[in-house]
Amino acid sequence: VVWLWTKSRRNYPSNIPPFPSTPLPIVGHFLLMGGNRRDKIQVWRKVAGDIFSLDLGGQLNILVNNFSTIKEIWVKHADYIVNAQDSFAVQLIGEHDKGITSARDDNWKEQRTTSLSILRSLGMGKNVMADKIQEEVSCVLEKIASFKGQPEDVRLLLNISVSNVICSVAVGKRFDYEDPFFVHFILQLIDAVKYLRSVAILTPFKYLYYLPGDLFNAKRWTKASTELNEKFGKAYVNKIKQDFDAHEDPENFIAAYIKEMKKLRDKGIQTHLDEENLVAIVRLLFLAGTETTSITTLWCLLYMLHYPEVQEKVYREIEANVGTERIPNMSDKPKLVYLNAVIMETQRFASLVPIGILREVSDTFKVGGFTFPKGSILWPVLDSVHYEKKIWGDPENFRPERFIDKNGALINREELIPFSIGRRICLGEALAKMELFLFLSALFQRFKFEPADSSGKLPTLKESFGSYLCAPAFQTEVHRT
Ligand code: HEM
Repeated sequence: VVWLWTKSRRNYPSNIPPFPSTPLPIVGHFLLMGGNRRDKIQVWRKVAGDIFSLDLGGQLNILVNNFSTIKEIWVKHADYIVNAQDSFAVQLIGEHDKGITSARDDNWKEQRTTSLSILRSLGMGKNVMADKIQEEVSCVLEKIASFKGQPEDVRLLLNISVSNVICSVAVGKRFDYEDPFFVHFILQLIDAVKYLRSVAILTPFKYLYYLPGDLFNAKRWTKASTELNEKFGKAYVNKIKQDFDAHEDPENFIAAYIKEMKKLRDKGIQTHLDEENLVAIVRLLFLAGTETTSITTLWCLLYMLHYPEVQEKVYREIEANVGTERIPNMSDKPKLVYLNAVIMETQRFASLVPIGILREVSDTFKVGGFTFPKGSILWPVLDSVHYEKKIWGDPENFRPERFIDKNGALINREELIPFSIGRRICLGEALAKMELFLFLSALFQRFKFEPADSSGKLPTLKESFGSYLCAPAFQTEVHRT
C-alpha cells in the first residue's frame, strides 16, 4: 500500500486543466472508468469544461474535447505529442516501439513514411486500387444476391470482404467468404479490437493483470493478438520472404517492405526497417483496415433502415447519374453529391473512433492558459467534436443535407475529423474513402435494405463501445434486383 501510495502521489503543476471531481487516493478516477464512457465524458465536460483532467493511478490524463484546441495542439504543437502512449497492451505482446502506432520518434517516422510510400506505390488512392476494390464489391454483391431477400446479419460478410481489400494489398491474397482459416482470423481480429479498450485502461495498474481470472480481458486480448501475429503476420512474412526475388516488382506490401529493407542494408544505410516492425505493421494494417471501414459501412446500412427516405434519395441519384447497368466507379464520385454527403454524415453520426490515439507529452507546454505537463497523456475526444452543438446546430439528427450548400455542391467541413488530424492522421484515409464510396454506391444501386422484423420494428442504434463504436448486430432484408 505504501508503494502504491508513493507511486500515485500527485505532484501536478497548479494550472493543469481541472478535474471533474477530486481524485481518490491511489486509484484517482480509475473506479469511474467502467460503464458508458462516452456519456460520462459529456457529464464530466459539463462540470469541468472542454479541457479537463483525470487522474489514473497517479498518471495525469488530459481530455481535449473542442475542435480549436485539438487543432492547435495536434497540428501546431505536434512536436510535443509525437509518440503514442506506451500502453500495457503493447508491452503484453512485446511490441514496444514496433510497427506504426506503437513506434516512437525516428522509428515511427521511418515506418510511417515507408509504409505510406509502399501503399501509394501499390495504388492507394489510384485507379489500380479502385479496380481491386471493385472486384471485391462484385463478389459481395453476388453473395448478398444469393440470400434471395432472406433476413441476414451482414456484419461478418462485410468484415471479410473489406478485409480482403487490405489483405490483397498486404499479403497479396484475397480469401473466400467461407474459408475457415480466414474466418477464424477475422473472429480473432474482432476480439482483439473489442478488448483493446479494457486492456488499455490497465496501463497505470499493470499489477491487476496478475490477478486470477481475466477481469479486464487482457489475457483474451493477448491470445488473439499473439495468434494474429504468429499465424497470420509472421506466417505470411516468412512465406513471402522465401519466394522473394529482388529483381521482380513487388506485388504486395510485405515484398515491397523486404525489398526496401534489403536495399538500404546493402547500401550500408542505417535503417529501422526490420522483420519485427514488419510483422507489427501487417497486423496493424489488417486490424485498422478491416473493422473501421466495414463497421462504418454497417452503420450506414443501419441508418438507411431508420431513414428509408434517405436511402431512396441515394438510389434515385445513382439511377439518374450512373444508371443500373454497370456498378459505379471513382469517376462517378463527383456526380453523386448526395451519397457523398450521406457517407460524411455517417462518419460524423457514427463517430466510429470516439477517442483518437492517446499521446504522451514529451515536454511541458501551454495552451489556452493551461499547462500540459511532460509525461501526461492527451486524449483527443473526436466524438465531442462530432456532436458539438456550436458546430453542427442539431448534431443529434442524421441530416446529410448539412454537407450540401444551397447550390447543391458538397461542403467539406474541417470539423469532420473521423480520421483525426495532424502528423499521425490515419494512414489509410484515402483507401478508406475509396472503399466506402465503392462499396456503398454499389450496394445501394443493386439492393434496397429493409428491417427484417415484419412488424416494422427497427433495430436499435445503441452502440457497443470497444475501441470503436460498433454497430449493434442486426438483420436486414435485401430487395430491388
Ligand atoms: C473509415 C475508416 C477509418 C477510420 C475512421 C480511421 C480512423 C483512424 C484514426 C482516428 C486514427 C488515429 C489517428 C490519430 O490519433 O492521430 C487512425 C490511425 C491509423 N489508421 Fe485509420 N481509419 C480508417 C481506416 C483505415 C484503413 C483502411 C487503414 C489501412 C491502411 C488504416 C490505417 C491506419 C494506421 C496505420 C494508423 C496509425 C497512423 C500513425 O500512428 O501514424 N486506417 N485511423
